[in-house]
Amino acid sequence: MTNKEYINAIEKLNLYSVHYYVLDDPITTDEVYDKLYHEVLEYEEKNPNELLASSPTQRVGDVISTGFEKASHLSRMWSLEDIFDNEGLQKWLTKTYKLDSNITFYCEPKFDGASLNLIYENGVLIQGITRGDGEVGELITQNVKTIKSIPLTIAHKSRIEIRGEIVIFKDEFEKINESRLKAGEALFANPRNAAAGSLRQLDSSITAARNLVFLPYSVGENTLEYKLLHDIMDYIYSLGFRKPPKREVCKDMQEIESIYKQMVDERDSYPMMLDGMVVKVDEIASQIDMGYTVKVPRFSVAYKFPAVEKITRVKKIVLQVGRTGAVTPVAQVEPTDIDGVIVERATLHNFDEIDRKDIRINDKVIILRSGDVIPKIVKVLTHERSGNEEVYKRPTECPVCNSELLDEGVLLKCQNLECEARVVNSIIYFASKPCLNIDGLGIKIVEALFTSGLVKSVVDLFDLSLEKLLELEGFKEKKSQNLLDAIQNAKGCEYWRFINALGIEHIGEVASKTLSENFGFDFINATKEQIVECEGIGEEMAESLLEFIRVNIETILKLQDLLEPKEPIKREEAKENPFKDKIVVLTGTMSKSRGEIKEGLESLGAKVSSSVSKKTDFLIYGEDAGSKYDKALNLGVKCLNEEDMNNLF
Ligand SMILES: NC(=O)c1ccc[n+]([C@@H]2O[C@H](COP(=O)([O-])OP(=O)(O)OC[C@H]3O[C@@H](n4cnc5c(N)ncnc54)[C@H](O)[C@@H]3O)[C@@H](O)[C@H]2O)c1
Ligand SMILES: [Zn+2]
Repeated sequence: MTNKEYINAIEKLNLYSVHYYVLDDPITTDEVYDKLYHEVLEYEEKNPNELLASSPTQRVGDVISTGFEKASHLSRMWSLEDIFDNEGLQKWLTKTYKLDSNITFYCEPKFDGASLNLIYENGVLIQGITRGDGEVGELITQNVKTIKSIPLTIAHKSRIEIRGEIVIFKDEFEKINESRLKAGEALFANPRNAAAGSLRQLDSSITAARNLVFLPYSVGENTLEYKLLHDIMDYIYSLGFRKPPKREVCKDMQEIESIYKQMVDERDSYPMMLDGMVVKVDEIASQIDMGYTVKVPRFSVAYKFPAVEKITRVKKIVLQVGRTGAVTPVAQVEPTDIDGVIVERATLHNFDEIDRKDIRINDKVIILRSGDVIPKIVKVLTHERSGNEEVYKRPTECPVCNSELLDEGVLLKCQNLECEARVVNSIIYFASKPCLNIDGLGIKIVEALFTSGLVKSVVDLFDLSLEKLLELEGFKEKKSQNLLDAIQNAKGCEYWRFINALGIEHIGEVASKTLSENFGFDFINATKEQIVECEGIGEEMAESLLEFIRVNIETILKLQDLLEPKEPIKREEAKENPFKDKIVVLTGTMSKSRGEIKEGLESLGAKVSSSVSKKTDFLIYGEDAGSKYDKALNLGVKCLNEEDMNNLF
């Protein structure tokens, strides 16, 4: 490294840190950061005269953001030296044993979250402060008080600082991102950023909603007289704080390595993310003797785990069609080893997510693989684009059957009833209770019919014969005959059931009834204008219906011939008259029953409503009309008695 490279490296690290600590939206992986950091450290060791004050090796990492009031810690907070392998551990142990050879080690997980200092006085939580620059941090007491694992009072009366990490559990993180995805909000890159971001909210109610968890790992100022760190920690847990999933006192390197290996193996089963194991000298007196560098304690080290985030490149975006016809994009990335597994694919959630993250072919991206979770792209490194990136065009055709896709922004769906990717589901839905109610067409049977090749589409159901069925494994005579009878019984069904059975996106039982009543067999010819005029049917439903008809028209006609559904009596369009499309309210006693008058008005195309509002066109009143009449007068609604009404017919 030259001096110029050294200066550049420092600038880069400081830029990474702002994105990481202040914006909670890192633009590189920890691995890349750590590698560069160690190059800088090495350069400084060799060239101590050239050391710059702005170097990240000279201060605790956080940069303080401006939104919060600041507060001082009672005693300083620190960072940790990190090591990555046995060689690093040996070096650290040699260095540490030189300071004091008569020591043991306390090992516990290194939680990947945000550090927090809690100050209790007279047993009451008085301040919560982020680590900040180690001396001064952000005062976030209000937010901290919303975190359930932080006791507001403790049975320890003298002043004490309790330090720990704020994390979000992995399942909670998934939940938050799922709901952000639904709401069209940007996703958090990882649980660490989600935890840090949630902790530093100006609105405490957001923090409260995020289910953060506090895991203590040490004390700052205190009056405790324990001689060993692990006894201090036991005391802290006894005050009502949460224990880590694993901790152990070790006497030598072998024991440290063994517990490290266990933690690496078990890390996926822990509810929180860990990025390493912290090894600390257990004897408090030795800790005090060893002291600190400008940045880290000499009595402690972070033994990092293999990274779960790597940088790779998007080669291609391929499509998967699910059982319901939903099309989801998957990124093919340059094969990358993440903790021993070669990752070649990463989920992209949905097409909106591609747009929102602006993921392009050839983009450098950060992928995360943790546990059994499918690897995902957490971040596009847009600042590293070279100009060779290609914007991804959303597909318009199903990759399986080539038919036109329904595109609703977030959702892309193949609506082709006969598409191989969704046909099993189409048939099961077709046969279900609110549809054609065909007994015996459950998932197992439909899959058997499909894999045998007997049934490739819904239409083929009507071609089945006893002979053909008996050739299939497990199809006995009685069962087969019952199935054939059930299919025959579906013939002559009500027309709305027929529409519903098609499984059109957004068109359920109610909409099927509406379409059936309004258009009858003609629903396949209805225009968008006509469709949206029907009560309860909006744009999105109309679009979906039209796209479905376009793709499936032949199948619909074939099925209609086969099933011979009953043609419904269409609701007649009312002739022009003063009540057509008007909102009418009835009140008081009239010569005919309320129901009869309502029916008469409805046949003229009026909507009869039960309460008077500004939108009401007519109030029709009989004897003893009460408050509705007064309200109508007040609002200037036209009031008619029964005779006036009859005169208008
Ligand atoms: N990706 C990026 O762009 C980027 C940028 C800056 C820093 N970073 C990452 O941050 C790290 C440096 O940050 P740092 O200086 O805050 O150090 P650190 O986070 O690696 O270690 C110190 C911190 O570990 C936490 N910790 C968790 N469990 C602990 C335990 N059991 N005992 C003691 N402490 C525990 C504490 O909050 C403590 O402040 C780097 O290793 C790097 O990976 C990444
Ligand atoms: Zn398809």
